[in-house]
Amino acid sequence: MKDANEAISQITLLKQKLHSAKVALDELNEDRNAKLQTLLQFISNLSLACKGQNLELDNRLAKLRHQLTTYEKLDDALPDIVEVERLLKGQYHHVMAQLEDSRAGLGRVVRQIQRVESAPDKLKKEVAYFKQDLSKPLHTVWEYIPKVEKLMAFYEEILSAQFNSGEPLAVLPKHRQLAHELAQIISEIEFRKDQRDQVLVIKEMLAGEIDVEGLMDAYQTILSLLVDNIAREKSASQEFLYALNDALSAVREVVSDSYNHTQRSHQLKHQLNREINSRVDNVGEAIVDIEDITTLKFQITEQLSSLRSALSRKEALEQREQALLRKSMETMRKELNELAEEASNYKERLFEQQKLNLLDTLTQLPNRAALEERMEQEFRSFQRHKHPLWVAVADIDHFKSINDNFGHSTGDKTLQVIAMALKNSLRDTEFVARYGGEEFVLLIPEVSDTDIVQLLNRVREKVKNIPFKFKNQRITVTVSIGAARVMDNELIHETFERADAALYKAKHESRDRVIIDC
Ligand SMILES: Nc1nc2c(ncn2[C@@H]2O[C@H](COP(=O)(O)OP(=O)(O)OP(=O)(O)O)[C@@H](O)[C@H]2O)c(=O)[nH]1
Repeated sequence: MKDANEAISQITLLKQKLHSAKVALDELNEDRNAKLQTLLQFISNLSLACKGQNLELDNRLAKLRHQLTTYEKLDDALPDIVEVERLLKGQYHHVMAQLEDSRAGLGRVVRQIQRVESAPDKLKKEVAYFKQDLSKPLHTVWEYIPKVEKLMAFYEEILSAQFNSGEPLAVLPKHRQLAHELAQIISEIEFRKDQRDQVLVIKEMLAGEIDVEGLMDAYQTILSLLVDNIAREKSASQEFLYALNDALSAVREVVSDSYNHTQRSHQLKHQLNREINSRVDNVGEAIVDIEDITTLKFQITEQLSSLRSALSRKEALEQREQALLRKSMETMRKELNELAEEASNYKERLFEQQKLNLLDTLTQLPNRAALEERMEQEFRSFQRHKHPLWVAVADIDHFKSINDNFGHSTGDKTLQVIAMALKNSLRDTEFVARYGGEEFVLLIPEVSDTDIVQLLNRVREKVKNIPFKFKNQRITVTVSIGAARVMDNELIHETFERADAALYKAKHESRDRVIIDC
């Protein structure tokens, strides 16, 4: 009877162990479900962020989202996650290739502008300069937009030159060629649904009897539509990158968490648990049914050894699973880390580009876009505090002759040196931007009417005293400056107009002088 008691207490112990194993398994399942939920949320976010970027990617993510709701094991989702990752990488290269195509497209438009014989000489030079600038690769859509805007400005200039000439605008074979090329370009571009009617009208016009004004309008309309599309693409791509980066951080967290908690194969373990349960039941039955102690002893020994074997198989299975899981998790974690790094590099480049977009590449001074921003900011502060605020426009005198006599690159260097001199002659609270060509705009707050003349003359003298030496020739370069103070009930752009008019006066009063509009 002692043996039977021992067997019973062993069985009770086993039952307890089994119970705690079941509880632990339930906890694991709960934990796994929570992880799966986070992963699912990540897939949903990723799916939303990627929507419309790539159809295959859309479908893959939708499939992954659907499948994950029924997955028992995270491992089964791995091939799909890896596939999504492959598509994401492909998408990145696709965007890059698209940017390169856009650059080629811009190049084509530049060549077309160069064929417009009636374009003013100054513009032709600027276009040539622009073409040179375009030879550098574009990295993001941010770079693309200002270039398209610049092209539009060229067209506008051609248009106004033609109107101002007052000559009848005869349709030349070149115009027909331009119309043909525009029609070809339109057929290669995918326009949005709401733009198609407008494009259709242009297409019909281009196919019929064209006139020069209509042709110019058509170019301008198509360019506006493209700029609009690019602006939308810009914000979409930015949103995509942010979302992708967030999503990647989320999945990385899930993966490292899951890595620490062992995930077990549910089905196989269920089977083993059943076997263990039935062995325990068998022992229980044996105790009830068998009266002969020797048979009981034999039965119990046999059942216990089966139990031991089932338990050790279960342990081996768990170890195997753990090793496999660790390996796949490690691979996944590595790949995800790489992808996260790629996305954050991309984001960094985007920020860099944003910064670059506010700087003039030649002089490293803030450019026109940055000036607009700063003007608004200074104007708001002027409206709040009513302190004096000055807008000054400075223009290098006879700059064309520097280009003509010493070459364009000497002209460029001159611009760089003068830009530095202007910057260094101002205080931190004052601001100077390259407005375009050889023209600079200064914003000067908190300086009185009497002091401004002195300040701007000091700036003018500073430029004049730069010891330029071109081809061994000592050259003095001067600037003319026009300035105006923002008045009550005036918009800052109106002040700018007055400063520009003052500059015009300075130019006509033999240059190298400061004129204040008051
Ligand atoms: N080298 C160089 N030249 C430029 C750049 N941008 C504009 N220019 C040139 O600057 C010159 C400006 O000439 P104009 O507008 O006739 O004026 P200007 O010769 O300075 O004469 P005034 O302003 O009347 O004193 C043109 O020849 C442009 O081609 C640039 O980035 N680099």
